[in-house]
Formats: sequence, C-alpha cells, structure tokens
Amino acid sequence: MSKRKPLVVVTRRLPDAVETRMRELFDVRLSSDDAPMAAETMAAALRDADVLVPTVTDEIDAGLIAQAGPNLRLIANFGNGVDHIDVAAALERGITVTNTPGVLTEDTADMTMALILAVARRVAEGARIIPDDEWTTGWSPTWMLGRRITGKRLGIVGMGRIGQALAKRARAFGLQIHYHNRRRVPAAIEGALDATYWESLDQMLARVDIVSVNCPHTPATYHLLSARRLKLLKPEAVVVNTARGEVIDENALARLIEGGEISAAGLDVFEQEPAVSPRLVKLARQGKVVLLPHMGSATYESRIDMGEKVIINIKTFMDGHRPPDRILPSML
Ligand SMILES: O=CC(=O)O
Repeated sequence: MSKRKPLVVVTRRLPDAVETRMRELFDVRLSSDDAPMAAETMAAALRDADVLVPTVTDEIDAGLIAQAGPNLRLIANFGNGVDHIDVAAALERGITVTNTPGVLTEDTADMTMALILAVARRVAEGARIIPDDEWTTGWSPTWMLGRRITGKRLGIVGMGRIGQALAKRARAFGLQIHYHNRRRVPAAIEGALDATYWESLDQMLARVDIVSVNCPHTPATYHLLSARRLKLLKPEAVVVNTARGEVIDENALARLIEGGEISAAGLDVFEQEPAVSPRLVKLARQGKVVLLPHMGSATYESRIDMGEKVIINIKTFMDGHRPPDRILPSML
C-alpha cells in the first residue's frame, strides 16, 4: 500500500467524534447530508476510493462491485448485518468486507425486550391516550388490558450474541427460554440461560407464546418465518423482529394478524425499508402491532463504538494486517 493516506468514502453522516477521528487518520470524503447515497455517487465512490464505509441503506450489488476501481480493497460496513452487500462478489474481486459486531448487542437486545413489553402491555397504544385527550374516565378494571409475560414461553430464532443477550433479559422477566439455531450453543451457555433447544423450528413455533427473530438475513433465512410456519403459531402468539425484515414473510404476517390467527407483532425492521406495508401501518393504528423505524442499535454509545470498530478495521487493514471483523466466506 502506498504512503499516501487512504481515501475513505463514507456514505452517511456518522457521530461527530467518529467523523473527527476519521479526518485525523484518513483522507476522508464524508457525506454532507444524511440521505442514502444516490446510485451514481455510489458508483463514483467505488471507482475512486481505497475504502468504502457504507451502511444498511446502501445496496451494494454485484453490478456496483463490478464498477469498483482498482484501489478499492476494503468495504468497512458501519453496522452488523451485511446482507445489503454482495459479499461473495466483493471477495471474488479481492475486496475485504468487515462489519461491527459485538458493540450493539446489548442495545439491540434491550430494544427487543422493549418491543416484547410494548406489545404485551400495549405501551405504544397507552402512550397516545393522554396526549390525545382520551383519558376521560380514569382508571378502569377492564380497560387497556394486555397480557402477562411472566411464565410465558419465548422462542428465540437465532441464538447468537443478540439472541443470548435477549435470553438473559427475558429470564429476568420470568420468561421460559426456547431457541432454534443452526447449531446448538455450548452446554454451559444453554445451562446458564436454562434454555431449551429445538432442532425443529416448526416444533418450537407451535409451542411458544412469543417468537423473536435474532438471526441474520442470508439466502438460507429469507422468509424463514414463511406463511406456512407463521400458521404454526398459537392464535395468542406475538412475533417480534429486530433483525432483518426479510426473515419474515411480512405480507403473510399482516394477513394472519388481520385474520386473528396471530395476536400481535412488534417490528423494528421491514422488507422494503423505509417503505412499510400499508397493512402493517393500518394494524399499528388499530393497536395490533408496534412499528419502530429500525432503532435497535440507535444509542449514542452503540453508534460511537460502531464507528470505532470501523476505524480499527480500516487502520488494521491499511497497516497490512487482517482486520478483526472480516466477513469470511464460511459466514455467508
Ligand atoms: O441493523 C443494523 C446493523 O446491522 O447494524
């Protein structure tokens, strides 16, 4: 690598502290506005840059990667999920891809717990009542009743870092932990979480009260919660997703909630962000689903730590070493 500072192109505004550090270390082209990069700007960035720092809002497909200039050696994603990047195409061209795992685990697990509570206890609906001047008769024995979560069964789909962090929290709320994962987690972790492993996702779905999606979106998990699988849930079941919209067949979920075959959902992620199915929006107005605009890792702390991870990945790579958070072909 030459002695010149690497040209690092960043597609979105990052926290001030992160941008300042990047300016010190790199020849950095920062985004002036906080909108997803237009396709032509992205193509130009890929042509010029040594390093691209995209986020989940940038679709970097094989066609764009084919237009990358000879200097582009690293795509250092600001975020955990890399399903918006054709990583296989990048690796084929000798471009390394990194992400920011670990630092957003606790915050995303908190948000998942928040959605579980919000749906079960009607928090979003309740929070609108006073500002909307609708609290006219005061406390009532029969009004705004939700569902107790203590003693219920939580089925976690994907027992990685975030799944495990959720399980810890959920146990403190008295939920029984069930999980499905490609691989069973080590016995010590399973024991500490008092978690029941289900090799068959179908069998787990039929038995849980709340299902939480915490696995990445890959070709193998696309519509993992298909219409057929969603129909296995009990009618009083709740579905929560803070991972990726694509893991659930969103239309099927909306249809089943409309028909009363599933009770409710709490969703932080969607199949076509930022577009959200009008059917889900209608269900949110009716108080049957809680919708959040992809906020799982949205804390100052997470976003600064994610920026630091991006910087470490770039620095390590530019110093000629393997960056810590490389995406390996075996992870795809
Ligand atoms: O969704 C956000 C991320 O993948 O970090």
